[in-house]
Amino acid sequence: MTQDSNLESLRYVDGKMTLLDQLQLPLIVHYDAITSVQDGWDAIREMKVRGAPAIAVAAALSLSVEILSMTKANKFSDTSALKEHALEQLEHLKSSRPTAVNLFNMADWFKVYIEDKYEVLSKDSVLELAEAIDEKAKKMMVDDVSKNKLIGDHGAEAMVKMTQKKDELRVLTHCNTGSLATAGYGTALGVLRSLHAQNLLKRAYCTETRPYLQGARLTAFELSHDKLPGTLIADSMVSMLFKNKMADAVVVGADRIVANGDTANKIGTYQIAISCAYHKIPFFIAAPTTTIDLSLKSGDQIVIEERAATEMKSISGVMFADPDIEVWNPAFDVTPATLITGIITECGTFYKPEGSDTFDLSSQIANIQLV
Ligand SMILES: CSC[C@@H](O)[C@@H](O)C(=O)COP(=O)(O)O
Repeated sequence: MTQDSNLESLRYVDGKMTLLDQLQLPLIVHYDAITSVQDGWDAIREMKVRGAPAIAVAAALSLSVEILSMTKANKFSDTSALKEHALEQLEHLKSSRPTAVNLFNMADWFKVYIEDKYEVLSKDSVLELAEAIDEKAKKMMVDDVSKNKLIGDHGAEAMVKMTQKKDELRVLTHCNTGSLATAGYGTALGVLRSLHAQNLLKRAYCTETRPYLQGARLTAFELSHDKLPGTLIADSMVSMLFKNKMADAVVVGADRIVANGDTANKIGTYQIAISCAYHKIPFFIAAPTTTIDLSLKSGDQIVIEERAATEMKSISGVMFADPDIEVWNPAFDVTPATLITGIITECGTFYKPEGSDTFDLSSQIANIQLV
């Protein structure tokens, strides 16, 4: 990759898929070939690809790759065999990581799509069903980028309005929500890109995001790569940044937003939101509507992934903590709606109804199709 090229978390051309191995960034830029659903599942579980929207798109494309190659090798006797295999594999993909709902929404929605297509095709239209799956997976990739651009613009507008600042903004973000966490452009980082494009971004602060360092390894890399004015800080410096009046607003991404607006995002988000409330700094969530889970009423119901101790005690394979010490390593936390100023989506920015501590997303997005 050259400094001029776009950062791409995944590539998909003519049924061939490659994934940028984010474990090796920023030192090594290497794309792995993904030739099956199991390759996709492994890459998601190992976090070679991560970020809620990127996980969903990678899973959909890995299904398409597998279905196309099995179809070409005459592995399906008829459309029913193809359909059964695809439905099973979608269920399998859901077991790769538990918290980001985009993966589950994609899989459930894809199942309905496949059933519908199957109903209208004749039994021997195996290639047609495979191609329909391929088209839809590609569309998900393209749609993700378009949604992110809309999120960016809505977010920039909301921030300018909320901060009432006439000049450029200094904005903090957490984890990585950029091109690397999506099919392109990014969500919260997309808001920063949009501010920058309008000459409204004075500085983007990114946290290191311990323990997995998505901020230091990935966001800092994206900011430098795309020449946005960026400053890296340790997670423990956030409150000091606010106290020193060095930030005007915060925008972060999300892995699951439930009906009342409670939001699961990268571990450490909750403490940033608490500090924002104390320092009276607007705290925004930016995510596509595919990150919304209306089936859950409150954040207490969200399953929080816990990851291996080694991910906390070592960096690039080098141990820096006592090997015998016990570790608690939740990958996400839940920020209660009460601490959230607004939820920025491709459909606009949602705020809490007047006098309410929580959002009412079920009615606020009643007319929006969530995929
Ligand atoms: C646009 S990405 C939004 C979230 O997925 C992001 O903030 C995050 O928490 C990523 O977690 P990760 O564990 O790296 O997959």
